[in-house]
Amino acid sequence: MAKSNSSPLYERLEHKNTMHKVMEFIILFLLLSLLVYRLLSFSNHGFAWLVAFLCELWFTLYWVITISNKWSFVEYKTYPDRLLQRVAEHELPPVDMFVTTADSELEPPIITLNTVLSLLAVDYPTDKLACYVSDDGCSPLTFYSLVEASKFAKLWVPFCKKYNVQVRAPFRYFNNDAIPSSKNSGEFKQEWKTMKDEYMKLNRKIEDAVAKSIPFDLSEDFSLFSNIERNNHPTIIKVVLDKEEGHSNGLPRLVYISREKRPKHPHHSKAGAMNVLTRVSGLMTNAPFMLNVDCDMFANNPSVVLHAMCILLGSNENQNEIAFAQFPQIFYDGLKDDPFGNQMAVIWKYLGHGIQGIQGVFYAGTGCFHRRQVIYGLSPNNGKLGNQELLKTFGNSKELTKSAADALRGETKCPSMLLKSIEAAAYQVASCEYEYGTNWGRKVGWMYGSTTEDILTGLSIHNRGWKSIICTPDQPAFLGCTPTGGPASMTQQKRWATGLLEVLLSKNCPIFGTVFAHLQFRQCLAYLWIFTWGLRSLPETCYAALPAYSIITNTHIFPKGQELAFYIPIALFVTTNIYNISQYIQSGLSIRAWWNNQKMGRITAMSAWLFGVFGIVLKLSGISETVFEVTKKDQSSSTEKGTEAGRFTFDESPMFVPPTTVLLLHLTALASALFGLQPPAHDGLGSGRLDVAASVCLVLCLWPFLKGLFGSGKYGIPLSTIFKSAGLTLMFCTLCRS
Ligand SMILES: O=c1ccn([C@@H]2O[C@H](COP(=O)(O)OP(=O)(O)O[C@H]3O[C@H](CO)[C@@H](O)[C@H](O)[C@H]3O)[C@@H](O)[C@H]2O)c(=O)[nH]1
Ligand SMILES: [Mn+2]
Repeated sequence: MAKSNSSPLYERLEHKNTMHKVMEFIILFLLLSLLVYRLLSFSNHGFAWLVAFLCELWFTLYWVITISNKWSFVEYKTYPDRLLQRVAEHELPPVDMFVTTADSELEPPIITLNTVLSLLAVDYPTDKLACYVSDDGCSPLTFYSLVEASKFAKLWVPFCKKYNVQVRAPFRYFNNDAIPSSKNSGEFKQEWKTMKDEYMKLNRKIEDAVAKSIPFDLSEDFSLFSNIERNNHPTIIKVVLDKEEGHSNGLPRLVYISREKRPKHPHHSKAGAMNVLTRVSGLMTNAPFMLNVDCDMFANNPSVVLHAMCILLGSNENQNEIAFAQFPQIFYDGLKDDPFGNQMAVIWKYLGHGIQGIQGVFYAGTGCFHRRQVIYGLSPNNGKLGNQELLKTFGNSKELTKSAADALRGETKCPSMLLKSIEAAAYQVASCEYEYGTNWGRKVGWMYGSTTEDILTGLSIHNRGWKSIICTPDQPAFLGCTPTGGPASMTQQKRWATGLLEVLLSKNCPIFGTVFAHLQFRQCLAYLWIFTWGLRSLPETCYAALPAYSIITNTHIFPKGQELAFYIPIALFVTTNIYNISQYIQSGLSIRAWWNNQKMGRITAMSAWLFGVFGIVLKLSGISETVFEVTKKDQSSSTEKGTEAGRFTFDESPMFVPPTTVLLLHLTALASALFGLQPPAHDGLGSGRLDVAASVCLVLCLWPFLKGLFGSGKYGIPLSTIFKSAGLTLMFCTLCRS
């Protein structure tokens, strides 16, 4: 029976942030003043003035949305202790945990293995947990690693629990150089040493396997992988850890799944993999809650599941309204001061918690606990599905329809796990033809049609009127890798920009969600904010070219010294930067981190996001499809620690052409001003101090590129890119002057 305890499992804390709000309105006022100034002086100026006006109009609208997103800052605090007081351990609901990996080279098996170990070791009754690993790379190495990890887990999990180890991904635990101190018991020291030795052995085994081409004896299990092509192979499902007959072995279940792939069948990247995981787990364990993480996102806080359950089982709001609990994405070994501007700490803090005050945080693809019912298409106050409908929705497997019906009815009892009895069904639901004629990817499961399946899936949930909650325990729940280096970040940002635009320009556009479904208006604005990331590249790039244009043609784009309006851009510049810097400082970050983010914000918009837009244009015109390019994961950036670690790197990618061009343009413009090469001014005024100041600012923002012009190897911009940019610069200058 549930124990009695009425203190709430979580608390909702609202923050006023009055100072921020005041500054937000000052900025808005200044933006509007600038627009009014443009309108009033329209007749004296030409085309460039119009471009400036349109860009500023965009910035203003965007600012209005930003204000709305940040307005209602709400935080949630969770109390796992109270949960354990209230609910007996054996009454806690089962949770299925999903890990996705797709490429054993870009995602080294040792990383995936650590993530899996950290999940197997969380503080939660082990017989309520099952871990499913989806391997889209169909790699014997990944499978081998899991098998070896499961052997190590038999030592590791009891060790973690016995000594209440805080970080349960062994590579982190043993990496911290922390040797047991004299305060620790002799027994602990002994076991610690054994554990470290065992982990080192495991590590070596995996390294050896990676080094050799035929890594290990192809015994029966591994023979399945011989002669396999990544994109053309049958399903492989292997139960790596199962319950031993009758009694628990103290470990959660562990299952390896590589779904069927055939060249002619679209596999829908990660969304497809998630749907196979959902179905296979539906047959095997059918837990009412599902956690999903990327292969690099290990559980860094042993109570993650309890924290999530506080929210999902919580009582002070209508629990049935909360669809998912999302933990923020935080990265380990992040370089100091975020040189590549991709740690997103301030975005998570101010936007994550701001949107929390509306309908709830976005689903971010990893570190999220979902309700199976919601993933199965349930709405907050839904009717029941008929049998026919179930078949149409979930497909032709009787076993799956039955388990889905159970899940939708809220029955949580676990079906028997023995693979034998459900083997055929599991293979059936993992086949590549299974989804034809069903609602998978359209109404149930992870949604298809975008390389940012996470945001799209979250949107489809919010559309139905569900809410979501961002959960931020003091000890970060999950930690993962973020790309270091220019090309890798750019590829990731481009994929996001394209994926987000794919949703904006489809029938899933959030505006329809507000008009025809249950998406709240301000939540719709929040989605528009993120879906238009890619589009921001257009005004940003145009606006960045304007000061160069005005200097080269000796006109002005910003008000001149003798006008009162001269002070508007200055005030805008000063307040915006103070506002931004204050947010960085309040998030515990440095001014340098702010500056790096500022720089990278401009660079990303002109490169990756711009190419995200091109990608969409190519897709819409039917020339090419968008693809999910997996991000490379490094276990630690320590390989390149030292002075060079944060230095921007380049490759031949065309993405680097636009920022290089903008840089060359500004250098040309500044040189022409410096050496008096500007043509005579038509209006007798010529370009002004603000135009030059803006130009200098842009050169500073593009500093990594300026260094790249003179760098060599991967630190240098390739000559071909420089030539292309020089050509474009020349073209631009000629056009300006004609
Ligand atoms: O065909 C595929 C492609 C990718 N993945 C997995 O998807 C995850 C995310 O891929 P990654 O390359 O790490 O992308 P990121 O840009 O780092 O991921 C962010 O953005 C993605 C798209 O928005 C989300 O899916 C992720 O959860 C989110 O962390 C990884 O575990 C991959 O193994 C697959 O399983 N199958
Ligand atoms: Mn990732």
